Formats: sequence, structure tokens, C-alpha cells
Amino acid sequence: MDDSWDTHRMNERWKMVSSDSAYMSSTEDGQTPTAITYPYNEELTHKTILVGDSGVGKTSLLVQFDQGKFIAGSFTSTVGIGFTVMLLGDSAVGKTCLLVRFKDGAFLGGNFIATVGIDFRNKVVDVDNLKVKLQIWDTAGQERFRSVTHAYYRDAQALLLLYDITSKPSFDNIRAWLTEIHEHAQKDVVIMLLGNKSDMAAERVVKTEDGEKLAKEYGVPFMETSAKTGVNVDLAFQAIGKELKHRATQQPNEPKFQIHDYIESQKHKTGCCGP
Ligand SMILES: Nc1nc2c(ncn2[C@@H]2O[C@H](COP(=O)(O)OP(=O)(O)OP(=O)(O)O)[C@@H](O)[C@H]2O)c(=O)[nH]1
Repeated sequence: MDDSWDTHRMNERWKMVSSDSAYMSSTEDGQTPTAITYPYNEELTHKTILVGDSGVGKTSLLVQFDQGKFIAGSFTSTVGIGFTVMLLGDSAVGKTCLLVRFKDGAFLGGNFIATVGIDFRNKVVDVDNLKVKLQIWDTAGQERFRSVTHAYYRDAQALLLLYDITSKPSFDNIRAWLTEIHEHAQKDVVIMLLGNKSDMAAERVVKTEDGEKLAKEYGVPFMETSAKTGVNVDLAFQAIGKELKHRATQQPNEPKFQIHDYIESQKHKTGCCGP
């Protein structure tokens, strides 16, 4: 499915809308209308959901709003099964790069540009011959955006929590992130811990065993990834997709999907653990 249109710099868009917004009001004598302009508030997030029958034009309307263009031609029905995944972790751990690697197979090198607010991209993955749409929210790691991202936690079925193996503070903050997750996310949310930038072996300050130990303590799956080389990136999302799909479609007599076992078996298959 070509869903390249599915990137929505929501905050950028809201910024445009909000800064252009002027509400007319009357003065006390009821005669002279005055314009009240409200300043852009980056903490404020609005959600709008498009609903309606298949084919009525929900996607086209969104593309028109987001990109100002109409994509004519083939109609691809949005797939039926979909899940929301959020990327969390300190600023600069590589959340945006991980998402871009997974979505486009490319690495965003060069100057680091911190995410503002929140942004999402969609990717359809094949899980046991079923098309599963993952809507992946890339959050801003900076503290000042925390209240914006909190608003999205409860909609997420899975959370990928990242630290940077070359940054001890980003690893030390994982406990605080987990506390925050328990406060704001759904009780049964799927959590996975990722130690990113595994290609930077020379600068490593967090041992693989420390990541494994922490993950075990919280009972969450763990792997080291590299958005630069692509190591384990597909596996992380595939494992999440499988877990969510199994939860959604599992029959009572079916055995439970074992995400830890799946990851271990695939890691060994792909020889994952090198940089
Ligand atoms: N070597 C290496 N560099 C990476 C990797 N992932 C990200 N980076 C670099 O780390 C920096 C931060 O990456 P981002 O993806 O923007 O970080 P982020 O977590 O989204 O940051 P915020 O948007 O502020 O939350 C960038 O300069 C990337 O090029 C990786 O796997 N390996």
C-alpha cells in the first residue's frame, strides 16, 4: 500500500491553523466587531476523527487538508486491523530515526532536529498473512512537550521505550519513563525496551546485560537496535505487530503468543546482536 501521504506534522498544521485563527466579537455597544487573535499554544492538542463508509473520501479529505492536494486514481481501502504504537524515551535517543528506518529503510544522519510535539506515520506490516496497519506516534523526548504526549498514551496499544547505549542518563531515566507509562497508559499496554545506537560500539556506556537486567525486572522484552544500520528495527515492530494481532484475534483454545521466545528465536536466526 502506498501510504506516503500518511505523515502528518500535526503540530505544524495546528500551528498554522491556530495562528491564523481570529474570532470576531462585538464591543459593548454591539456595533463595532473586533478581532481577537489567540496566540499559538504548543501545549494544546486537538483530535479530530474522520468517520464514514468506505470510499466516501475520508483519506482524500485528510490529504487535502494536510498537503493541499488531491491524490486522484487508485483507491486503496484502509486495512481493517490496526494498532497504535508510541515511541518514547529521552530526547536524541533516536526515536525519529528508528521510525524513518522502519518506514522508509533510510537513516536520518546529519544535524539533529528535535521533534516538536508529536507526529505520526503509518506502515502496513504482514503478520501471519494478515495485513496489520501500525500507526506509529513519534513523540518529543524533551521535557517541555511532556503534557502533549501524555494525552496520547491512553490510545496506544504498544509502547517502544528507547534509550541510547552511549548515554547513561537516557538509560537511568528509563525507570522514570516506566513510572510515567504506568500512570498514563492502558493497563495492558505492550511495552518493549530498546537500547538504540548499537552501531556505536566504541562509545558504548550501557552494557547489553544491564539493558537485559532492567527489562527482566519489569517483565518486558528487550533488544538492542540501530537506526543507522537497521539491526533489529524490523524485528522490534514485527514482534509488536504479532503480539497485538494475536491478542486481537486469539481464540480461547489457542496458545498465547510468546513475544520473548519469538524475539529470541529471530535474534538468533538473523545473528542480530552484532553492531
Ligand atoms: N550512530 C547512530 N546515530 C543515531 C541512531 N539513531 C539516531 N541517531 C542520531 O541521534 C540523533 C538523534 O536522533 P533522533 O531520532 O532525532 O532522536 P529523537 O529520540 O527522535 O529525539 P527527540 O525528537 O528530541 O525526542 C541524530 O543525530 C541521529 O542521527 C543510531 O542508531 N545510530
